[in-house]
Amino acid sequence: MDYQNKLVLAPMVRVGTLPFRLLAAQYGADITYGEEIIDHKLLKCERRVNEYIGSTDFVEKGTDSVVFRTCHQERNHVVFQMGTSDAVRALTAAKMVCKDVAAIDINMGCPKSFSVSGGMGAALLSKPELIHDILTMLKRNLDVPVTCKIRLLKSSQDTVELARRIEKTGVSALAVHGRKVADRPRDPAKWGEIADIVAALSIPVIANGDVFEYDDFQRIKTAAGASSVMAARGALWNASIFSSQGKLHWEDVKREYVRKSIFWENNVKSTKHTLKEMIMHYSSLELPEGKAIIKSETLADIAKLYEEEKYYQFVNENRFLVNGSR
Ligand SMILES: Cc1cc2nc3c(=O)[nH]c(=O)nc-3n(C[C@H](O)[C@H](O)[C@H](O)COP(=O)(O)O)c2cc1C
Repeated sequence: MDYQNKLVLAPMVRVGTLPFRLLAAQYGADITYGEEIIDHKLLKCERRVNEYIGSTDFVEKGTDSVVFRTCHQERNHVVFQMGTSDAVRALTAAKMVCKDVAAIDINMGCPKSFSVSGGMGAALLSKPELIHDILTMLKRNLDVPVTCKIRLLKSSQDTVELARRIEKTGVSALAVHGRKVADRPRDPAKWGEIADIVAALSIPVIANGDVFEYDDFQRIKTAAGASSVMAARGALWNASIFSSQGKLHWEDVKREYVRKSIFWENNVKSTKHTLKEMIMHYSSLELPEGKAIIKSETLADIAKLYEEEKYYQFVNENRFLVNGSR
């Protein structure tokens, strides 16, 4: 995979499932990260080809619970992001999905207590030996590109030192979220500190933080000197941020997301969460639409709310015709 001059959809828990990734790609994202999935969780899954909807699913054994769903359309640009604290476990999990995705990324930036208490996410930032073990294990044993995503350390010098160690493992690229572990999302991202890392490395750096408009992609790219740029919240609120033609109205983007969620039978919790985030940004969950989203229990409820019942019916009837039975 080429990491030069790419617009990248950032990993987002509960948001970055198949319909959202395809939505971002439709508007112009070149590389789309999936939500972080913990290695333990993937190891409980089996791979199932879902001919009914045309996807490849990783489903928790003995259940119908889809942990990761992908499809051939995104095969060349989807990145599987994993949470791990162990090299052997990471490799075993990565081997399960690596033939179905374009690259494997390790999350080394998540500051949430769930991640950190399990030794994952930002907890790895203070364990360079473990980082080295995980990345070299994956790099030596997988045929797909391996990358990781970090946050800034306390001093720019520390981050540069860590980034150099990461580069030595042979990773294909390094994504840098320009905030420190203690920073809040409202604190401005430190593009200048990403520039220090870019200056010290020869592998591509993907700069991340505070891209809210299409023009911000170029601004951060120039300020940091980065190869590529990654957007999270800006894309969550309006995935057409990736379009060089300018943003579409968020209501239109939301409707397209609802249709994709229906088509790909997205986990209803993921669809609800994503819609709630969009509504909270532009409107309010206290208004009728927000209240109805909170109450909805199925994709059929959501289809009804957005007057997409005909589409819902059409998709399901046509699947029945093509496949004969469910
Ligand atoms: C809803 C949400 C979920 C996130 N989930 C993940 C995740 O699964 N893995 C990860 O590395 N970062 C995750 N992040 C962090 C983003 O990928 C990104 O680094 C951060 O939001 C900064 O980018 P931004 O300023 O464009 O939002 C998440 C952020 C948001 C807003």
